[in-house]
Amino acid sequence: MASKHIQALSTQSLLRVISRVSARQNTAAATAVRCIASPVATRLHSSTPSSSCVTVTAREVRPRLVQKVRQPGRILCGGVRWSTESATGSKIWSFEEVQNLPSNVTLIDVREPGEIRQTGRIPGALNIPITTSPDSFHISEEEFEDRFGFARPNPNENEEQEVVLYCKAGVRSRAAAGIAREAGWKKVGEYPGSWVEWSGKGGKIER
Ligand SMILES: O=S(=O)([O-])[S-]
Repeated sequence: MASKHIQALSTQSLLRVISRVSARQNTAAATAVRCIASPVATRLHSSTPSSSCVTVTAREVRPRLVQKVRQPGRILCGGVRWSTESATGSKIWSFEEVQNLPSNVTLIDVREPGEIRQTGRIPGALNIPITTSPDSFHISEEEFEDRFGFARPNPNENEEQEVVLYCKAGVRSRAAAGIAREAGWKKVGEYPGSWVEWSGKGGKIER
């Protein structure tokens, strides 16, 4: 009963955010919301997520995401770059830097598995789909491994370790970086050029 109550509230507030942003904001912002928030809202409607999942998605992530997409010119979906500095404080990685990743850096693709099946991925990237599994950075290590079949990278384990997140055009990876930081991860980086830039510039593809 309690979780149904939380789910209903969260879904409603999330949908309110979506409709407000979609109605008032420019195309880029609306696109950003469509990229992340709408699929999550659908998921909240169709399943009973854990309470941590609801807390992360509806009450923390979405409002922050919306604040970010409201900053004109900072987030543009569909291949346009954002400004050099990440609002989350992430280290920003360029195409050339991702091509020559040091061995202490783990690359994480936060797109959905279906997208990756269609396009391939940057060689060596792990997949943590942030839209359908926004709680991935908060669940236990055991649950994570059961869900994804590999151990969750832990950039806090040693000082040298870093992660770099990417998606299609940099929107979801920014949201994911914020979630990871909230979960206590340090040394979180983003590749805002993401798949659009990687494939556009002829980066190597792993299928
Ligand atoms: O969210 S997105 O930049 O991958 S379209």
